[in-house]
Amino acid sequence: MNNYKVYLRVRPIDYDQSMLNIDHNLISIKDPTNKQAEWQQYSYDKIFPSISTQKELFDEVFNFDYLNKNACILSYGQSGSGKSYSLFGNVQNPGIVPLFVQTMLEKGQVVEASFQEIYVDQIKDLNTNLVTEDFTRRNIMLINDLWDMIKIVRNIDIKRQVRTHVIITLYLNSNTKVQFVDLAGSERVAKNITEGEKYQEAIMITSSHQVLNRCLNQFNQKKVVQKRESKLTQALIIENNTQVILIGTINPSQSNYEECLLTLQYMDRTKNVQVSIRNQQQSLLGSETQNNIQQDKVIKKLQEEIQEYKQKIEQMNLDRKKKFIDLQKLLGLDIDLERLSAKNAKDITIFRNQQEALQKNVSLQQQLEQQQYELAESLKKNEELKQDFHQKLERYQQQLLEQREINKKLKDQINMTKMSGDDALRQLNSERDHFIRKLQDESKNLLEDKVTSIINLPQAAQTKLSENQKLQDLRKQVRNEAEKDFNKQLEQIKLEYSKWLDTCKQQYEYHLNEKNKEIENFLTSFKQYRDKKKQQINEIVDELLDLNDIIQKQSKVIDKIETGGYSGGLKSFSIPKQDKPNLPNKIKHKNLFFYLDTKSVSATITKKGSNIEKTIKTTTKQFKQSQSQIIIEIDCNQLDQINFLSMDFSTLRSYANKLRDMIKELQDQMVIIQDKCKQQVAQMQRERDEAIQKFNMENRRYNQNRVVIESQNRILQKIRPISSIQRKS
Ligand SMILES: Nc1ncnc2c1ncn2[C@@H]1O[C@H](COP(=O)(O)OP(=O)(O)OP(=O)(O)O)[C@@H](O)[C@H]1O
Repeated sequence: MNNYKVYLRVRPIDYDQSMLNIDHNLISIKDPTNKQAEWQQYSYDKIFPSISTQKELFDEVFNFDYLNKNACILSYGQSGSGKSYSLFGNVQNPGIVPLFVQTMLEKGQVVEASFQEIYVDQIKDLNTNLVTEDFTRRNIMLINDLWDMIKIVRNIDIKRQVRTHVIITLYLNSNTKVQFVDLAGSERVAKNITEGEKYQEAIMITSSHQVLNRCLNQFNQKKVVQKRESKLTQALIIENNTQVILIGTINPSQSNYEECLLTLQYMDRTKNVQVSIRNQQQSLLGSETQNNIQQDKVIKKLQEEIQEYKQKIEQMNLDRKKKFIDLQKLLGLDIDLERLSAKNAKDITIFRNQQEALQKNVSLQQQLEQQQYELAESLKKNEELKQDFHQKLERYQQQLLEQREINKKLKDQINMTKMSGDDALRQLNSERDHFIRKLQDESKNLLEDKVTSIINLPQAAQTKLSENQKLQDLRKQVRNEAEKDFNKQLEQIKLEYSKWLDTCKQQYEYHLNEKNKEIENFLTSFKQYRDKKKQQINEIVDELLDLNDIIQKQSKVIDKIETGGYSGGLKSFSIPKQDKPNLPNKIKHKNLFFYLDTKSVSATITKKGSNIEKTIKTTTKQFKQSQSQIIIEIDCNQLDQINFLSMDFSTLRSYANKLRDMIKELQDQMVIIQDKCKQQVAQMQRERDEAIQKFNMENRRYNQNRVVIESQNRILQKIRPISSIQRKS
């Protein structure tokens, strides 16, 4: 089996992932912002799609002889892509570390664990929280011991807001080690940098990632692994007999395209043959966009700083040399201290070792101080607790005393109440005895009464029965009378109602007949009037024709006179009798003369035709005005005396209208009277219904009473034999 494996895990996201295409161990990625972009393909030992489970990953990773082989499992990817989730997970979905520990514990393997953090090339033991490379180990007896460790690891990032590499090493009693490395997020620095310290953090992370990449590449090619360049690689067990597994994680949201691509390329490079860091950096930088210009600047700045430090060191070396020379001169020694120091290189090594031991000592001292400090703190806390306890104790004692006092008072009160209670009880007892005696007397009397009443019960029942019978008879009588009364009243109401209806009908019919008569009268007189007017018009037409004849004749006479047609000439002409026109006479032209006499139009006749027209117009106008002003008051009783024939047409029309209105009014009145009659009938019906209801109610009550009486009778009949027995005894 290959000692180096590269796996890719894709984190699930809720939205479109069209920039990715996974086909078994092959993944294709395309720039989502560029439609013309081509798919780039990468292949790995296994790809875990977003639906993959923790167990699937675990089974694949621990598919080697882990009891006889060391292992180093690294998770690499940008922050939030699922590195920690894959390694640790959570209690519901444990990652490969808890799953592995669980398996080991179930197999009875003794498991110890150390865990460290690497931050800016400094290693810290997370067990002791000290910066040291000597790691302490914890015994993992239960899976919860591991979760405690994971909790500490999680808290680092959350509390300090820094990106760190975390290494958990498990030591199995089969003498093998399994190392899990949660690498710091691989995202490019330019996105996040805001302050000086972060520059350094980002640079250190990037450079440690690059060194790791190179080491993995060397390991894959079975070359000597150059681990010294970074604290991270120094801490890793990447040796011949190690199973190394790199789990790359990506968060495939489209905004992370570049980060995903860089992760895929990073993983790919660890497997590629012949890769130099320079090329890696160049390819990295070459593929980065505008954001990386800032990163370049940072690198340049740091390079300048390194140059500066180098110069300083050189200067310091020169100073040291100078000081040596000065010292030599001062001591008057003719010894080459440089050479001497070279000779004493061995001593120097010993000195260095001593120095390192001293440093360790110092760190131990620090540890001791820390522990002493913690001890002092806990002593202080202890003291505080003691004080607190004493204070509480005093308070409790005080409270106890107070409580005792209260108890005593309560006791006294209880005694007092008891005494008064005893008195009250005695009083109550005597009252109760008195009451019982009274009750006994009363009940005795009652009993006696009852006995006598029971003895008299049949008799009483008999009287009750006869009373009931009487009552029943009375009720029947009342009921019959009420029914009779009611029927009589109903009949009377019906009679009155029909009488009233007949009168109403008669009145209505009389009015209707009267009106019909009036209308008929009116119609006959109107007919007569119309015939008379027609006749008058015919007469006038005849008269007019006659007049026309006269005018014709006259004009002929005038013509003849003018033309001298008559004998005697123009001056003394004589008109023959047959030519002479007859003058209009009062008998033949009575209408003409009637108008001439009454309207005295004779004066106006002589005037010109236009004047006559004018006069007719104004007269017509006046007539119309007078017609509209006619207000007629009609007395119905005297309708017969009105002479319709002598009326002019407009007055007659007004009369007709008025009569029509009056008839309508009368009809309306009749409708109102009819409505009133209906209402009265309805009211009477209502009253009748109420009376029936009342009667029914009475009837029901009577029946109920009857039932009660009957049941009482039955009881009495049952009682009678008992009472007779008693009497006998
Ligand atoms: N495969 C997965 N299935 C379900 N949830 C996941 C998966 N991968 C990651 N997550 C969820 O995504 C979130 C971020 O994951 P995680 O903390 O593991 O990222 P990370 O790469 O370790 O980030 P950082 O470097 O900041 O620690 C978590 O809430 C985690 O539960």
